[in-house]
Amino acid sequence: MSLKIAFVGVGNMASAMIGGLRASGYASDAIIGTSRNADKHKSIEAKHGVAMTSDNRLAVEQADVVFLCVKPNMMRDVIQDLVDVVRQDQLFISVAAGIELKSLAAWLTKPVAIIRSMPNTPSLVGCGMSGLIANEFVSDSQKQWVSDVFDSFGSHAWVQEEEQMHTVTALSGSAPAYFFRVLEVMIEAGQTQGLDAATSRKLATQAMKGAAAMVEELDDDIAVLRRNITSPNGTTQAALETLEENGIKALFSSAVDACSNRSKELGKEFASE
Ligand SMILES: NC(=O)C1=CN([C@@H]2O[C@H](COP(=O)(O)OP(=O)(O)OC[C@H]3O[C@@H](n4cnc5c(N)ncnc54)[C@H](O)[C@@H]3O)[C@@H](O)[C@H]2O)C=CC1
Ligand SMILES: O=C(O)[C@@H]1CCC=N1
Repeated sequence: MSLKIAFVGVGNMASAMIGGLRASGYASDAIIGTSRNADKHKSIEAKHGVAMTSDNRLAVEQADVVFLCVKPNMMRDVIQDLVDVVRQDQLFISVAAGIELKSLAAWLTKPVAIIRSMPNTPSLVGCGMSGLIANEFVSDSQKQWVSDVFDSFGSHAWVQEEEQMHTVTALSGSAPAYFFRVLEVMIEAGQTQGLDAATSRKLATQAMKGAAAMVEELDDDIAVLRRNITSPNGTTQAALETLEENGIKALFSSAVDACSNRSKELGKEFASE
C-alpha cells in the first residue's frame, strides 16, 4: 500500500511532482494537497485526481510523508502552524530553495526525519531531476523510499554537503528556465528568418531534446559530440564562434553563480535564528 503523502502548498512545483507521481501509478487516494488558492482546487482535483483542501493541518494529520512546497518566505509560518499535529513517525520533505535543514528542524521543534530536496518542473513529464540531502533522523529505508519516489518522476542525486544544494539549484532546479529561454530566443530567430512559429518550435525543441539524449545515452565527451557537428569553416563553426565571441561561457557561468548566490541569500534571509 502506498504511503499517504500530503503536499502542503500545491503550486507549480508540487503540481509537477503530483502529475509525475500519478503518471507513474501512485494511487490518487494516497495523495492530498493543500493551497491557499481554493479557486484552483477543483481544477487540480480534476487534473491529477487527488483531493485538495485549504486546511494544512487536516492534510498533515493523515499523512505519512509531508512535502513542504510553499515559497521560502512562507515556510516558517506554515510549519509553525503545524507543529502540534506533527508526529515523530512522519517524514518531512522540503522543496524550498535555500531553506536549510537546521531551520526546518528548529521550526518543526521535534526530532523528526527531514529531507531537503531541490526538484524541478520537468517532473511533470517524468523527466525531473532532484538533489537530496537528509538529516540524521532519516532511516536507510526512508532514504530508499524517497529515492524511488523521486525516480518515479525523473532521477535524483544525494549530495554529501548541504552547501552543494545551492549548486544543485543552479544546475537543475532553476536550469529548465534557462533552457526555455534559449528555446524562446532560437524560435524567435527562426521566425525572423521566415519559418512559422510551430515549425520553428519543433526544430529547436527536437534539437535540444536530441542533444540531451545523446549526452545521456552515449558515453562520449560532450566536446567530442560538439566537434562531430562542427565542420571546419562550416555552418556550426560560424554559429559557435559567434556564441564564444559574445561571451557564452561568462554568461552561463555568471548565471549559475547568480542562482546559487541567491539560494544562499534565501537561506540566510529565512533562517531559524
Ligand atoms: N517552480 C519551480 O520550478 C521550483 C520551485 N521550487 C520551490 O518550490 C516552492 C514553491 O514554488 P512554486 O511551486 O513555484 O510556487 P507557487 O507560488 O506556484 O506555489 C506555492 C503554493 O503555495 C500555496 N500556499 C501559499 N501559502 C500557503 C499556506 N499558508 N498554506 C498552504 N498553501 C499555501 C499557494 O496557494 C501556491 O499554490 C518554493 O519554495 C520554491 O523554492 C523548487 C524547485 C523548482
Ligand atoms: O526560482 C526559484 O526560486 C525556484 C527555486 C528553483 C526554481 N525555482
